[in-house]
Formats: sequence, C-alpha cells, structure tokens
Amino acid sequence: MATIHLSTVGKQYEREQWALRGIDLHIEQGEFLALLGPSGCGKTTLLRLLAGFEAPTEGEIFFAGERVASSAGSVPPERRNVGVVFQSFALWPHMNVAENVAYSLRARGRVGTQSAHRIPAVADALERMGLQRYAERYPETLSGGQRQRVALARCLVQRPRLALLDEPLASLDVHLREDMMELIREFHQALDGALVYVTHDQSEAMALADRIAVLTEGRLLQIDTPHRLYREPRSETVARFLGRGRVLDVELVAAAGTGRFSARCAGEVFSVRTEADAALGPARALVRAGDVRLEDIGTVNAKVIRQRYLGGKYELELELFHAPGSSLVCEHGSSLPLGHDVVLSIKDGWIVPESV
Ligand SMILES: Nc1ncnc2c1ncn2[C@@H]1O[C@H](COP(=O)(O)OP(=O)(O)OP(=O)(O)O)[C@@H](O)[C@H]1O
Repeated sequence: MATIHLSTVGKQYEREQWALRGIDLHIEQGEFLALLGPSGCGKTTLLRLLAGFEAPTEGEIFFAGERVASSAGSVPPERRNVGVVFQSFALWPHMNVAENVAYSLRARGRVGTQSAHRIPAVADALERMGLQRYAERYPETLSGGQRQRVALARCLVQRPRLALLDEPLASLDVHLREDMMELIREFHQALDGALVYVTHDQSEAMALADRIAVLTEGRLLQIDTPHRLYREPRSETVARFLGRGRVLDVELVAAAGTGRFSARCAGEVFSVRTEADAALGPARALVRAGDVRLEDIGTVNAKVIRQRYLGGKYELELELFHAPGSSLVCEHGSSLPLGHDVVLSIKDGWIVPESV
C-alpha cells in the first residue's frame, strides 16, 4: 500500500483562486519525491497540506490507508508523525544544539531529564548529521550550513513517517550547496519514512530525487523519474522547464522502427523518439543541447544568434535558416562570433505527446 495518497486534493485560499487543484499523488514508503515548479505554483501549499498546517478545500489525504484530511476535517500536525524542516531552520536560540535536537522528544515525554547529548537517539542523529563536536554550541555561534544540519538532525530524531523539507538549501552559499546535497542524501538514507522536498532548483531535484512532481499554477503536470522527465516530458511546459533545449515544429515523415520516426524540419531530416501510438503528420519535437552537433562539412543551415560562456565551453543559440523564429542550443568548445554561419546536425529528439 502506498504510504501517502492524495486524491483530487484542492486548496483555495481566496474565492475564485485555487492555489492547488486536482492533485492525485501516491508517495511510496522510503521514496524521495521532489516538488518542483516556478514561484507561486503551489509547492509550499502542498507541503503544508501534508504537514496538517492547512486543510484541503476539496479531496482527501490518506496516510497508510487512514484518512488524515478532507474538507470535513483534518488530523492536526502533532498527530501525523511528520517532520518539517523549514528554509529558515527555526532553531530555538536559547537551547544548545543537542537540546534543540532533543526538544521534540522531550515535548512528547519520550525522554527523562538526562542531558540531551546522552540520549541515544539524539547522539545518533547528531552523529549522522556530523554534529558531535557541536552538541553544546548555541545556534548563534553556528554557520548557516551547521544550522541546517541541526534542523535535519531535529527532524531525524523524531523518526517521522514523512519528512517535509521546504527549500532547505535556498538560503545557503552556492559552494555549500554541493556538500549539503550529500548530507541530504545521507539524511534520506537514515529516514525510515518518505521524504518530500520542495525546490525551484531543477538541478537539485534531478540530483537528489527518486521522482519529481512538476507543478505549474496549482496543477500537477507530470510526476516521473528525473531521467524520464528530462528525456520524455509529456508537455511543452515540462520540456521547457527542465534542462536546456528547444521545441521545434516538425513533420513526422516516416516510421523508423518501434518508438522512432523520421522528422523533417527546415529541410533537415532526423530521427526522433515517440510514444508507440504516434502517427505521421505535424508534431512538436524537443531537441536538447546535447543532441545538436556542429559539423565541419555540409550545407550551412544555421547562424549563431547568442552565446554564453559556461566555463570550459560555450552554449550557442542557433537560428535555423529555413525555420525563421526557431532556434536550437548546443555546446561548443570555443567561442564563435555572433552572426557566424554554421552547419548543424540533430542527433535525436523527442516528440512531445501533447503535440500529436
Ligand atoms: N495564506 C495564503 N493566503 C492567500 N493566498 C495564499 C496563501 N498562501 C499561498 N497563497 C497563494 O497560493 C499560491 C501558491 O503559493 P505557494 O506558496 O504554495 O507557492 P510556491 O510554489 O511554494 O511558491 P514559492 O516558490 O514562491 O515559495 C500563490 O498564488 C500564493 O499567492
């Protein structure tokens, strides 16, 4: 049985305006699910509904088959066994690190009056988050990264069946984020329950999550593994939101074996991947930067209209001569002048299912 199940969940804060609508979602035991989407798409609202800080306007939420929320009422947060880690860390300033971590156990009467760092569950959580040396320190003496470790340890110690992390790395320095991503992985491994992780950073979601749910304007557009979302987005919105690529108008001109067609665009014919039931005719093809090559010989078919240095390589934006307004991106080892004519070839593409 799925650990957590949302059935047509909607949340309306104000009349006429739905922050979330029609959310159907299963979250499996132990799963790492990222909620990804632009600002205002409803990620935090979904997190708050799972935590029990808000009740849905419509639909139901089940934890291990038990209904915890519906429009008729909601099980309060303290009875859901959910751990929440906020972006702001929300540590108690007057408690040392070990006391902060022990707080939820004390509040529930699960431990006696012994020093916090002697409580085995606290010592274990501190060790897992690399905080043994900091047990007696106070939050104001810690760096941002260390405070985030304390917030994670405090969540871990509760052994929640669901941990909710709201943009935990957003306020940290970019260099620190790499290290912290490793820590988030360790945190997930140490959890028994599922992890729902809110972010608007697609590289974070791709690197960490088992599955990613992409939200826009309160709707769940697609939920899939990072690989499938990137390779086989179901809609142009998802195709554009994740990774670097462009969507072109093409004509599917011939079937080329299971799940493959030949597509024509601007006089070029190239191979694309499709769903099994695709048919000949007009369609829209996603072409990623990695699928475009610059060739040394051939007929010139595009020109450089923009370029960006990525460190070690350049990202070029290329306009196709025979498809005005259509552009592709590719990576190149050296800089090319704007307006420079090039020969490009397209090695692969994906026919966006909603386009056929
Ligand atoms: N308490 C509230 N009262 C009224 N409207 C709200 C409230 N909380 C959120 N909203 C609205 O609901 C929508 C979704 O907001 P939410 O905070 O869930 O988005 P988000 O994806 O987490 O955004 P961000 O990435 O900017 O944090 C927004 O239009 C927001 O203005």
